[in-house]
Amino acid sequence: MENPHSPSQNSIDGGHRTSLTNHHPVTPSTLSSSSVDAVENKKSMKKDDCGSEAKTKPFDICTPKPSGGVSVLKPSLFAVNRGKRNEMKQSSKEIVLLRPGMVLLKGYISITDQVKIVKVCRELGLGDGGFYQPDYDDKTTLHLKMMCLGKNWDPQTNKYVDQRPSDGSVPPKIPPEFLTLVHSALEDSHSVTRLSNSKPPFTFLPDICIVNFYSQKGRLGLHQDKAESKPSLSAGLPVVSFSIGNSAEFLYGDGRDVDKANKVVLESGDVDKANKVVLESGDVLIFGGKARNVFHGVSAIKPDSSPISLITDTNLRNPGRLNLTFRQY
Ligand SMILES: O=C(O)CCC(=O)C(=O)O
Ligand SMILES: [Fe+2]
Repeated sequence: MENPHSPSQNSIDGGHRTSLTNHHPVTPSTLSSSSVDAVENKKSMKKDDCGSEAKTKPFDICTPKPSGGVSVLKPSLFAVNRGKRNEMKQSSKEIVLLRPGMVLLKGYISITDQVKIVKVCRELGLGDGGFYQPDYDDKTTLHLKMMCLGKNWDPQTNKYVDQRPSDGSVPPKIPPEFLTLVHSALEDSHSVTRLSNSKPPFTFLPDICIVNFYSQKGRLGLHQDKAESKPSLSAGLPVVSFSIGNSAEFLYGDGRDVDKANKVVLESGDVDKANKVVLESGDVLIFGGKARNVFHGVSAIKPDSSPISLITDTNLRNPGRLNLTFRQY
């Protein structure tokens, strides 16, 4: 990711899109719960509103309770009903080809796995190398919290380094359960497009996962992911992205011009409307091969759009969106 310009809302969609329904198998729960329970025992974290805390404090993606665990507040009946509707809408499964090399797997990650991913990310995010507020070298701030797994991406230099320069922390390892899910998503996307410049099955060994957390004002300007190695980029090895929590508006296109970018509105029911596709909590977006250098970004987060079980089981912040992108250096 390089320092992108902030996108505006007025985007258009000129992209080629094909919808294939009922194409991928229901994903079984692939994540073990072994590493997630420890999160309940974490000691107290300072309160944070996702914008005003000191840059060095760990950031808690779930609403913490004063004693340290996750306080699961009882949601109002209205919130429960809204969350149930979100959950029902988002359970639909389909594969959407956005452009050659760019695939959206709708509702791919089961709620059970979404809950596990949030708990694991929370636990890792509170430890060494956890969530922090990154800045670019021109002192502009990224409008999100970030944690790197595997290798550390340095926004100041747009390079991967072994330690985070601001505090010397070493990035946590990528949990193997996450990689299992990445590989099954890749398998399931092979039916619709080529995700690398070599024929499938190609070798994809992700050693980087950038985890972003967006609050209501979170956004990410149009950019290309090109800090990976030359061989990885020229082989077109994919970026695999998991979305969890609130829906977001995702832009993609051939340049930084927001007006020419396509818009993927992460909201249900829009599959057949021009320029919009469904993309929400549990969706997996993959871009590789011909689409590896696509410009992309996030222009808006939609509060109150998370599935109810995710909120009740994790107390993930609302507004709040977790995004994990897996890459191979
Ligand atoms: O949050 C997203 O959906 C995109 C994240 C992204 O593009 C990145 O981390 O490079
Ligand atoms: Fe990116």
